Amino acid sequence: MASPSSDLDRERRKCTFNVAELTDIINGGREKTERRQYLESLVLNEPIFNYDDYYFLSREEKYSDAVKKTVRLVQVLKQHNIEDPEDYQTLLKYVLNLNLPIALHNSMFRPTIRDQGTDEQRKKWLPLANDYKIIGTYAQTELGHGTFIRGLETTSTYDPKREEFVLNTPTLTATKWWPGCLGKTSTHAVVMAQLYIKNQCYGIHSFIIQLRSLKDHSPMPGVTVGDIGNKVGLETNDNGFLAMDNVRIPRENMLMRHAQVYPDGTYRKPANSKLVYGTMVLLRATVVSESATNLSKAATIAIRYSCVRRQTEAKPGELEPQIIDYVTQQHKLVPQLATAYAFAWIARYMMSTYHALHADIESGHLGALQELHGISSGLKAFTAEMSVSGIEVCRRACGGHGFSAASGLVSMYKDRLPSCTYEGENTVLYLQTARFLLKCFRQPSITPSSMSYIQVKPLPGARWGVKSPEDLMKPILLVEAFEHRAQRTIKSAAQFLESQISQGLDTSEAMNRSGIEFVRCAKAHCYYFVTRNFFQSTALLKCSKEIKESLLTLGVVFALNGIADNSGEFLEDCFITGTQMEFVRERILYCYKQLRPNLVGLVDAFAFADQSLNSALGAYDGDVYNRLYNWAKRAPLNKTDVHSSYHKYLKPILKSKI
Ligand SMILES: CCCCCCCC/C=C\CCCCCCCCCCC/C=C/C(=O)SCCNC(=O)CCNC(=O)[C@H](O)C(C)(C)COP(=O)(O)OP(=O)(O)OC[C@H]1O[C@@H](n2cnc3c(N)ncnc32)[C@H](O)[C@@H]1OP(=O)(O)O
Ligand SMILES: Cc1cc2nc3c(=O)[nH]c(=O)nc-3n(C[C@H](O)[C@H](O)[C@H](O)COP(=O)(O)OP(=O)(O)OC[C@H]3O[C@@H](n4cnc5c(N)ncnc54)[C@H](O)[C@@H]3O)c2cc1C
Repeated sequence: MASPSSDLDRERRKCTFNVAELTDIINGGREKTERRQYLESLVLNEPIFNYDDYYFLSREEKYSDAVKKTVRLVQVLKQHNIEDPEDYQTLLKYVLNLNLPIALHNSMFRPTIRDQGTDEQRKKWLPLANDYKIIGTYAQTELGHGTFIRGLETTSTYDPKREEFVLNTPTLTATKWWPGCLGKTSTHAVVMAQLYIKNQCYGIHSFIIQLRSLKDHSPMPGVTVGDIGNKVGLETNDNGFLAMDNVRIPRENMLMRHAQVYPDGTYRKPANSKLVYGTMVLLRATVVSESATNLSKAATIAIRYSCVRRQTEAKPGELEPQIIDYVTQQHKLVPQLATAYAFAWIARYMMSTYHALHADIESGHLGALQELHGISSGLKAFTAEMSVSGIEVCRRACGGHGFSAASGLVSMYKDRLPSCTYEGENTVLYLQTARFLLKCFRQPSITPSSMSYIQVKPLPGARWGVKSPEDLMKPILLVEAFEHRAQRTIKSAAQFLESQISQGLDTSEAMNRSGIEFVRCAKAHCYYFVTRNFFQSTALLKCSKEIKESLLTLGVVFALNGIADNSGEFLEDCFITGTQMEFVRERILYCYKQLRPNLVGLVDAFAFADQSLNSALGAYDGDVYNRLYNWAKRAPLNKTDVHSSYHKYLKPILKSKI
């Protein structure tokens, strides 16, 4: 058997480009790489951030370990004056492989105060939150309702005499359920509740509630709070429940940047009722980036392992091939790698679009709200769905060892799975994007330039201009195929809806019956959007010819697999012919061959530290078997040669006479 590390060394020697140059591109420039390395150095050398035996811990131990790491992280952040959210996100992405018990504090609590608080409220709460003197969460979802926000039952009733709000959980189903970091960690929460003034309901607004005493962390009077129990994954996180019984807060605790309640109970409504949903939109944009990072990690583990793992001698006595040389294995992993790169590029687009449109909204251009919602909803759903399924493909591609916790892929899959549900269940979000697409289809005036393609009506009888397999290396033709599919499915969804209405159905029933068509067109739009962005962004890169070639080939793999996996949609209107589909399959194989020497280079370029992958299969040196063996020896069950259950249970039957 060849040595695993020599296998990876050989792979690295074959790579045609400079890996460090590609790392800089992925990070967004040399300076960003240096910043990332600096941040990593602050944390990686600390024993407290060691994850070696993490997979052996129980749920409670995992939570407790995460709290310990959180506190040290906060100290490190303070010690080095690290305040930039981007730095924090870098640390989470590349080093701290966990959903920390301050995840919600930083990702939702602080941004909600920043975006929905008045200047005075920001001045009061943000220094406390920034300094971790209080830890907050975002409590919106209830036992009875998550998707339908307008249906939330928690009430906040204004009492003008005392200038206070009174928070109540009027029914069992009104109990807040799921908020991250709520169960055991948070001292405060932004609670979303129905605002009542003089018996009139004004809809959902946000309120800051103190949950726990700052002296001894015990629940405040009227507050019942706890952990919701074990879940599929996210064991480090104390997703919680919260019930409130006449909890009184000062009037100033309603976040009043957009809507106001004056001391006498006069209400001033927000310029747009959806401004209160703003933090969810930010998190949806963040999920795109998280999806990219995690799929990159999974691809790194599975590709390195597949270069080390050898199986099945082709001819007696010959060295067994590396499993990566089986085209079936390439067909599992190369599309995941291509998707990881496509998502890394769209994540950058999503964040910059978020910041640009958010600035527009802040300056009063509320038209940007629906554009941002339309773009971020679909991309969140699309990237979460493909990332989660891609991680599982990577896990299975590692065979038996992929089932071991030591692979790192098991916990990654379990922890990423809920990204298809939280921040808006994926189907629900696709439906939102579809509504926006259909609006644009009907109203050119509201169509943003990034979506102007919707205005071009697909020509009946249009045909794909691909004449040979070589044509499939032309981005323009690939993008054209996805554009055509998106235009056609949007038009078809609009026609379907109209046909339902013309049959006499009311709007909501017609919308419901059109749901499957809506989701279809939203997915088609997202595939188009991501493919177009990948080729546009890659074309603009200033880099070596070899890197550009590899990236373009990855883009071709992403696009061609998208066509092959959804072939029915392209064949349905004869846009693509059977012969062209054969070209597609042929070219996919050709691209795998082109990329084969660079596969390890392409994953090395993500530059994940071993600690962040926490995988016996995916470490940089490829020393898989020693790692698996040493890890197993440390398993709690192996602490003694004879387990206590032998004395308790086994011994009597083993010793009994037959
Ligand atoms: C040094 C340290 C510094 C730290 C600084 C902080 C920076 C931190 C940065 C990064 C940290 C990264 C860490 C990542 C860690 C990740 C951890 C992940 C934890 C996950 C936490 C999860 C939280 C949650 O899940 S919160 C709860 C989320 N809930 C939902 O998403 C509910 C989904 N439902 C909805 O959004 C809506 O109700 C709806 C979309 C289903 C709409 O329903 P509907 O009934 O139709 O609503 P309606 O009110 O009638 O809407 C009418 C029209 O309004 C449109 N619309 C809806 N929503 C929006 C919107 N948001 N914006 C604009 N427009 C909207 C809707 O489309 C309708 O339009 P139309 O014209 O009528 O079609
Ligand atoms: C790990 C995790 C962390 C979370 N963190 C938080 C948090 O920090 N704060 C917080 O407030 N919440 C949090 N949540 C809650 C989360 O946001 C909701 O679970 C999510 O929005 C989905 O809502 P739901 O549970 O009500 O699902 P449901 O809406 O009940 O979905 C069930 C099914 O119904 C379908 N469905 C529902 N409505 C429609 C519709 N209108 N049209 C078509 N189909 C529909 C869905 O597609 C789905 O298939 C978290 C959830 C999880 C799993």
